[in-house]
Amino acid sequence: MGLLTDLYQLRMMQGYYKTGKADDITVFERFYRINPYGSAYTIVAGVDHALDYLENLSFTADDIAYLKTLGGFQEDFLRYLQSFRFTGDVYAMPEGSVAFPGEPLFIVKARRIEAQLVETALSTFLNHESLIATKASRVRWAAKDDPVLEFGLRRAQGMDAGVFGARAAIIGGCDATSNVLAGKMFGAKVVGTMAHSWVMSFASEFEAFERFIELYPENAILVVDTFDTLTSGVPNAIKAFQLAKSRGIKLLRYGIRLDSGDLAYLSGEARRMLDSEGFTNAIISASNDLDEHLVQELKTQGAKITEWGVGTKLITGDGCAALGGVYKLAAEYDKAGNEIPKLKISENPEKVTNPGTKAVYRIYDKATGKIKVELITLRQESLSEIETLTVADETHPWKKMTLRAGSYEKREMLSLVMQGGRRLIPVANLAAIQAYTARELKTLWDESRRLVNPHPVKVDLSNVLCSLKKELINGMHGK
Ligand SMILES: Nc1ncnc2c1ncn2[C@@H]1O[C@H](COP(=O)(O)OP(=O)(O)OP(=O)(O)O)[C@@H](O)[C@H]1O
Ligand SMILES: O=P(O)(O)OC[C@H]1O[C@H](OP(=O)(O)OP(=O)(O)O)[C@H](O)[C@@H]1O
Ligand SMILES: O=C(O)c1cccnc1
Repeated sequence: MGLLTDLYQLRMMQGYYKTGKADDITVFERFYRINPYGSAYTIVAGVDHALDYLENLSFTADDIAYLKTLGGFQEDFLRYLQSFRFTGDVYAMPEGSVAFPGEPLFIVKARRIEAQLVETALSTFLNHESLIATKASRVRWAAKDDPVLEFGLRRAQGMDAGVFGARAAIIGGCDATSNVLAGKMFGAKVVGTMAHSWVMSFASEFEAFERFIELYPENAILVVDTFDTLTSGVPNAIKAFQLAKSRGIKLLRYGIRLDSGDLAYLSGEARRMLDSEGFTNAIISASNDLDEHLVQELKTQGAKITEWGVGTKLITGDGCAALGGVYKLAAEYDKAGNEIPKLKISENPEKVTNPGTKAVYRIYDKATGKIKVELITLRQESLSEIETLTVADETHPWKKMTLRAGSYEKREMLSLVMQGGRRLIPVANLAAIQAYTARELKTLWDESRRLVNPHPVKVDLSNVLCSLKKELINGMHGK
């Protein structure tokens, strides 16, 4: 995976190697500036993938031979790459956490040469997977308690997007995926109905249904829109269910899938037809370019859909082409081991970074368990719970929130997950991450979960961090 990077990282690495900067200890942090889809939060996903990458990072002889063909790389640097390993530390939020703009989510403390290389791949994994997990969490919100199935592999922007996207979709709240490779790799639950080609492969729609039920009585969802949903598909499905019943076949999970037309109207009619023949527990699943807005809209229209298949718009993160998470130098250490905070100044005030190695405290309202505010501090600050906590807005300092001691609970969000290049946490279990995400989402007020114009969650900087930032900005202007 050594070459999974942008060329400029390797050019800078060689520069650090040549100028004696390679071994300086640096701290880089990843954060997002804007939540995707107009959401009030982002689900952190891709942490496991990122740690796996860091732990196994190296250059093969073949990789190095290729770099040589590019020109510009010198023999001693290429030799150094032969034994390159990532040996740094990582602090990260648990995968599946809800996170907010500006918060460090994943901090790399490593030799400069190592920390520089990994920027690109870390961004690739964390940006993509967080984007899809966040989308899935929105579909989950819209679908309420109904099962949501991820159907997107065929429409994903490439294999990795399909496979890791399916994993992220499960984290965000999908119940299962049609993606078999994701099932094998991550233990995701896999499900499948049938395509129109199955129906078209038999002399009649009824025969196609009959054969399918014979083969899969434990899970027979029949696609009913190949010819005409209400005059052919649903009546044939009912006939096939009746035949199975008369033959003593026990149908466990059974029902229909609607894949075109007016899904509210068709599901209502189909429900009526199925119920009148006693198939009251038949599943009515629907697919066809669904997303969180359509699911919500169909529910508002009273659609009788009990299961949602969501493909294209979920796996491609429709509505937000990419999550713009970034990786910025926050600090470095001098030879004596003193931390020197670093800040990147910008024409755009929103792009001025926060200096120093930081901690993120989540402050919960004790009575409800909901998030009150997020507080970014310098890591060496300690937040005592005894005191009354006053949190002020960085840009509008008169906007203050005072939290009485005992009325809130705090949680430090970042923990050491990799030390000296070795992960300290086991490979995460997907079902456990999904359950954690569901709990995380419950810590948001409903006002912050709604799909349109959600209420933003406050993220503030501690006074100490704010002062340091101002001091560094003033110092830079002085220069
Ligand atoms: N009741 C509804 N309200 C809002 N949108 C709906 C409703 N029913 C279906 N849709 C959505 O409208 C879009 C168009 O669906 P429709 O089946 O009419 O066209 P189509 O996708 O071109 O059909 P086909 O798949 O047969 O080519 C789809 O995204 C579908 O999910
Ligand atoms: O609509 P999406 O959210 O992307 O969900 C996945 C779609 O993939 C399939 O369609 P496709 O036309 O590819 O194949 P089919 O013959 O099985 O319908 C399926 O029927 C869904 O419509
Ligand atoms: O199993 C299904 O119904 C399915 C799988 C992939 C894409 N569309 C539908």
